Amino acid sequence: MLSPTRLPTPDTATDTFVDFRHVYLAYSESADFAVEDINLQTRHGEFIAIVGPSGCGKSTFMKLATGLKPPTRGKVCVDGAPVTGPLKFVGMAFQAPTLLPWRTTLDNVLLPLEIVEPYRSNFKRDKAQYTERALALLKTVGLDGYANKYPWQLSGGMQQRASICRALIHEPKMLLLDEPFGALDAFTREELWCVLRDLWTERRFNVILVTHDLREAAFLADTIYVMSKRPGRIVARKENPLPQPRDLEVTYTEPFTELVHELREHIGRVRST
Ligand SMILES: Nc1ncnc2c1ncn2[C@@H]1O[C@H](COP(=O)(O)OP(=O)(O)OP(=O)(O)O)[C@@H](O)[C@H]1O
Repeated sequence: MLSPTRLPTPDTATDTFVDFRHVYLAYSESADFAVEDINLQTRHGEFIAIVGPSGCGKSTFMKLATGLKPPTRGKVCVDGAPVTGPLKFVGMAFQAPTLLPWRTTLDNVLLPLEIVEPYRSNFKRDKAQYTERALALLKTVGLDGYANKYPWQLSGGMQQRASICRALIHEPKMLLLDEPFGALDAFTREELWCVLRDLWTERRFNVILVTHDLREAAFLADTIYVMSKRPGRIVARKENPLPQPRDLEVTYTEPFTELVHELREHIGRVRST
């Protein structure tokens, strides 16, 4: 059974990476809370997934975790410090890859380094080193040989691979993924699950994945949080019992199917209330 929401106790105080304490957010003074009393702690290097019905506040949670929105009440800390504005050590990828059509794949991947300090100031000086890093990342996600192609010369799945490289080029401590594979066909999606699994296994950045796909959450995440309808609350926290790293074969096993069923039942309950 899914355990009801509670404050999980991290192994040690310093092991906590993302720390939400009684967090509420209303988008305006007159609006109701979009999310309410969010309590959540992640460990360093943990991969979490957030699932819930449409409009429950998953993207709002992301905005709070990255400092794009301050909480109306409560406290958000990341990596031991209160979040007081947009965090620099974050990489993001969304459902639409949003690559710039006039830039090559390589130049799209390099873009954050041209914008974000401290890379920006040294971009010209260090461009060769950054290019090497970008090419190595592109190779890792299977885009070897596509660096000089334009986005319109790539398939949807290839564009999303490039978008993940762009999110990781500045070696962020935290990767936020908002429905990153939602627009892809089932085969490509599963391929990209494996790409993400390999990158995370190698680099162990912190991941927050927002998804409607319960199989995706069950395949990738260490811990899965279920949110209720608006106002969004965390109504369940499920530690994934399946050992990491996982192969696609695991998706055909009973423990995986049981986990997905548990999550589905819970989503069914929050949708019907
Ligand atoms: N900028 C905004 N101004 C006012 N209300 C907003 C804003 N952004 C989101 N909301 C409201 O906050 C609530 C939560 O929205 P949010 O986008 O976080 O949900 P979500 O779970 O990510 O939705 P979906 O699954 O459909 O993407 C919704 O009721 C939405 O209408």
